[in-house]
Amino acid sequence: MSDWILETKGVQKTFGGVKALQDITFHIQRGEILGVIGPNGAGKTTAINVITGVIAPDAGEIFYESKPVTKSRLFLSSRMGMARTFQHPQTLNSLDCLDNVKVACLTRGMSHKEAEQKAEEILDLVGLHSFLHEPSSSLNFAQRKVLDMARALGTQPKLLFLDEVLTGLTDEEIQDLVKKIRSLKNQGLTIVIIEHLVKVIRSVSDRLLVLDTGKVLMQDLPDVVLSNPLVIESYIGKGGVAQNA
Ligand SMILES: Nc1ncnc2c1ncn2[C@@H]1O[C@H](COP(=O)(O)OP(=O)(O)OP(=O)(O)O)[C@@H](O)[C@H]1O
Repeated sequence: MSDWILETKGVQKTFGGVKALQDITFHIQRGEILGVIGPNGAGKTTAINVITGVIAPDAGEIFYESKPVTKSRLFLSSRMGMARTFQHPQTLNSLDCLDNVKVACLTRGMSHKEAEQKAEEILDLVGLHSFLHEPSSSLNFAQRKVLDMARALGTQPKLLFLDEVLTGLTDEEIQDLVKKIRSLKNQGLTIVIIEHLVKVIRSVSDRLLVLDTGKVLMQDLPDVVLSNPLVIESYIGKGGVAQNA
């Protein structure tokens, strides 16, 4: 089996006059943590949306485990083993945290008892065990993003996309969740993490992919990427994130 779990070739997506993705070609290695960085509007979320079937690309090809999935939809990509979080968490606010994750586990054919056990384990792992029986609506925005991650894990993915799950957490919560993300990788999960916190993404990622104005600027080891003058100019130099570099 290929070392690449996912590959995109020349993917394009335009919204009206905005070229959100211009010619996106990159790969994700099986078992790695790939960090995705780039300025606001670079196309990071659109890339995940296109890969996971939330929206269709205008052109290009996507291969998951060497199979073409370009025209796949969200439920199919989930069935194949991809899971993702959303910048605006997709939690079920009328349910408690346990049931939020249990529902995701049930999509994998577990019995109610198994699903409940698994959901508890996952909530423990992400640090939300004390909210087990709290309605998800009682969580703050950052905690709901972590619950969204727990729901994604409930579907037992092989490839997990995390879209800014650390933003809004305290420093201590970030360190805890980063440890959990590393331990998920050590259990064999492949993880793609979009994050603006450069210090954190540098330390957690095996490789970095840099997007800028809908194009791949580069993909390489974190130290190589973050010392590249083009990356510094296009991303780190653009205000906002410099203090995290
Ligand atoms: N559904 C949409 N309709 C119209 N334009 C969109 C839509 N989704 C994204 N865009 C535009 O596409 C471009 C890329 O957006 P995207 O959200 O992918 O960037 P991003 O790198 O994830 O940014 P951020 O870091 O701010 O989340 C932006 O110009 C955005 O305004």
